[in-house]
Amino acid sequence: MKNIRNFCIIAHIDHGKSTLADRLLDFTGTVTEREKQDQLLDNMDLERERGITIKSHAIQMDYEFEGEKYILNLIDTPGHVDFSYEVSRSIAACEGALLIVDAAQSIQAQTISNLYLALENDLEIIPVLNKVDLPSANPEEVTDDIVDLLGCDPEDVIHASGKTGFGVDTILAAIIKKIPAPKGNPDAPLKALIFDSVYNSYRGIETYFRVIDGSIKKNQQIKFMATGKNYGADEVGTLKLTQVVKNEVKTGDVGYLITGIKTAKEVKVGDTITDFANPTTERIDGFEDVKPMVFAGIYPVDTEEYEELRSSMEKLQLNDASLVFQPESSAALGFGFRCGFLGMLHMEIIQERLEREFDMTVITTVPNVSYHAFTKKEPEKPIIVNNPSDLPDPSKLDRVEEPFIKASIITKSDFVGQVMSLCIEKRGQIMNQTYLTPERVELIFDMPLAEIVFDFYDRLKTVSKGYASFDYHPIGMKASRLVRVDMLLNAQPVDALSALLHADNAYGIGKRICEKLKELIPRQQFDIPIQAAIGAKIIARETVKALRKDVTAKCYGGDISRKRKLLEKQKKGKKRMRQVGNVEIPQQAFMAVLKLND
Ligand SMILES: Nc1nc2c(ncn2[C@@H]2O[C@H](COP(=O)(O)OP(=O)(O)OP(=O)(O)O)[C@@H](O)[C@H]2O)c(=O)[nH]1
Repeated sequence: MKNIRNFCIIAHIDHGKSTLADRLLDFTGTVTEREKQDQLLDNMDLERERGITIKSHAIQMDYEFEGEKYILNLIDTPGHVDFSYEVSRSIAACEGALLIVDAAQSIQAQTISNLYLALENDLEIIPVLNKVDLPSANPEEVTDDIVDLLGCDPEDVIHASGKTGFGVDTILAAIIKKIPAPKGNPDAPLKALIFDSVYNSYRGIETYFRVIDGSIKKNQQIKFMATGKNYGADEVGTLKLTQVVKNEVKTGDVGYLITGIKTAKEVKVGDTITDFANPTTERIDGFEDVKPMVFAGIYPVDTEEYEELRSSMEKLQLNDASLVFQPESSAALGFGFRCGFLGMLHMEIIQERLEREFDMTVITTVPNVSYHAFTKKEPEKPIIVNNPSDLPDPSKLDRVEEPFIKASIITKSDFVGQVMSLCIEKRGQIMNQTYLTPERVELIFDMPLAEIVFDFYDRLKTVSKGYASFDYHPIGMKASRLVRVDMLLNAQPVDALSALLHADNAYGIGKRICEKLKELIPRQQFDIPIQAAIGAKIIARETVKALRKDVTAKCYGGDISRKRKLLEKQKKGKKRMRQVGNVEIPQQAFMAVLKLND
């Protein structure tokens, strides 16, 4: 146990975590030349294409240092806020963390939020100034920022480059010297923390764990404490580049477990594994059920594909326990599902996976957060509103509450004014303002989550010219004035276009949605009135004028290939259209409310 080191890498997104992890694997000989592949740890296609780490993974390295052999377990963590719960669990499985800071970008919002998580878990922090090879690197200044943040000595900050490999040996030495060996009692009953799980279609769920006390053996009867279920440990082992089967994974070590479980829902990240016959009395604290934050409808473009969509979503859920869905129907779109996501990125990923892995073409409706509505009749009992159509009639409504978040935004002092006005426009309330350095400011706002869902990220980037980073965590429900804005096309309400909006914004946004829909809805043989309404009251109106000319008309004269191209283009465009009454609505229209500023 004294020669084990468990550590993670924490960083703001794109500061070079995965690249540096690859260098550590090279340097310790964990990966041979032949196995070398960029971004080795991001082994899902989608992860590699988007260049982000979606799920955390662990890998074990052997390293000899000053004549002694060490086992170094690296736990990689995802960088995006949508997956921050997974970061917190990976951190809880470690004794130390490399805190990576980009030498050009310096400290950003997630550097700080992840650092706090690490400090809460009493982790030893090793600061690494990364990307020192960049011409735009600013090593002295950024080192000062890190020193100010951590209260460490400038000499403690390791200069490194994941690209060139510079500094990697110094990092490994620091891991061994500074990070404490795991504690824990080998003779106590088994206590292990689940920090991740992965779905494998052949072997079922692979559970990744860190043993705190005792050990986990092949064929042992084990129990998951949060779910109360017990299983046989069919296979246990450690995680090298591939899995290494073992008879036992001991105190302090990190490993994987296969139990024949087939659905991701049964394995909860943060749960404690113990021995069935001789369980531990205390489970590892901090376990949370992850709750979806954003809800939207997903409908098949072709109504006949409903059953296929259901089975695709069920399969997706097997390997993504954070996806929740239930059937819903819409007068406009027919049968589909109301789905819950961890955030907007998660929603995009699910939509993309449905299309790539299951070959479905789907329409996603306007996302909203989950509100609590209270009726006059039962003013204490919340009705959970995940769908605009669930909002009770205004005459019956006593009050509505909406989820709030605490947002941390780090920006350059030049942009404080613009960032503040954006946050205030988004109904934010400033709670704190701290100068991290003379040029960099951290602003803390309490804000409604709903305002983040709509275009906040993009607006923040624009007003700060890219120099602002953002992180948040939920702080509970607060009273709100909510209305449902319905959209009518050709005098027909299209329920899938309804949006839940704050009363103060409803008129302005309703008008902008009408304008946006006018741009997006293709012209047809007749005029299409577009109206926004609150209850029976029309608050805005636009018209899509009737089409006069045939699109192919101007190509007569024999250029058949051009004509075919045009027709094909039209056909392609149709792929993501939905006929509602006699109006064709493209997918972008369902997202219009999110893109009002484009
Ligand atoms: N010049 C230079 N570029 C680097 C270095 N390390 C990483 N990069 C580049 O920075 C970008 C982000 O690197 P990643 O390793 O994917 O960053 P990450 O922090 O793992 O990102 P997420 O997994 O999305 O959180 C990539 O384009 C890398 O090629 C470095 O030391 N020097």
